[in-house]
Amino acid sequence: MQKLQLTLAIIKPHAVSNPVVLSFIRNLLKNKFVVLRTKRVNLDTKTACRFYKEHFGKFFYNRLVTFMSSGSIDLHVLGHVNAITLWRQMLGPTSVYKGQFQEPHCLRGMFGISDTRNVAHGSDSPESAEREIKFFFPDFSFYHWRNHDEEWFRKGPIIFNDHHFQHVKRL
Ligand SMILES: Nc1nc2c(ncn2[C@@H]2O[C@H](COP(=O)(O)OP(=O)(O)OP(=O)(O)O)[C@@H](O)[C@H]2O)c(=O)[nH]1
Ligand SMILES: Nc1ncnc2c1ncn2[C@@H]1O[C@H](COP(=O)(O)OP(=O)(O)O)[C@@H](O)[C@H]1O
Ligand SMILES: [Mg+2]
Repeated sequence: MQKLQLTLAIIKPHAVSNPVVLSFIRNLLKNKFVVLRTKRVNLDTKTACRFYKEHFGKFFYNRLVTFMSSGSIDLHVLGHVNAITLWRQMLGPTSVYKGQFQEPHCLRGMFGISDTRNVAHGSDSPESAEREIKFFFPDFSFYHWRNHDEEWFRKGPIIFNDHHFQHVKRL
């Protein structure tokens, strides 16, 4: 089996503040990915500017930073053999309007409000994923992940074969 890949998912403020949308997305993440880390934060504008610095100068930069620091966001480190592509596929196109017409069942097509308020973020490459995970989870050890945890998670949970716990077998 291919090695598990990591990606960062950020559920954006309008989705976090909508209980129906939030529980729908949370169930999806639980069913499709290994969720390695989760936390809820409130970004200040400075941090939001730093995270989105690659978009500095674009016409939507200010509204993006204002929006991302307007309420709580949920951060998830997700694991899957195809984590980056799968999560971005589930999100759909950046533009909600495009999503609504081209992929009406994608998350942004279903729950997006506008191109800025487009439900969630997903890392767009392994390099972005590593940078973005380190940005929000500075204590996450990629060394430990690559040399221990990844194999453990990939092979699935360890189960005890009966109530005596005589020995452990991997699934
Ligand atoms: N290329 C380009 N697109 C623009 C520009 N201004 C707005 N848009 C696009 O048109 C969409 C709608 O513009 P707005 O009315 O400002 O956005 P909105 O509907 O208020 O929602 P937000 O995107 O959350 O601000 C934006 O999300 C952009 O995708 C522009 O100057 N250049
Ligand atoms: N044309 C646009 N109008 C408004 N907001 C935009 C636009 N393009 C991008 N954004 C905002 O900037 C975020 C980052 O842009 P980008 O990295 O291009 O998209 P994605 O989040 O799909 O990777 C988007 O999720 C969206 O919130
Ligand atoms: Mg992007």
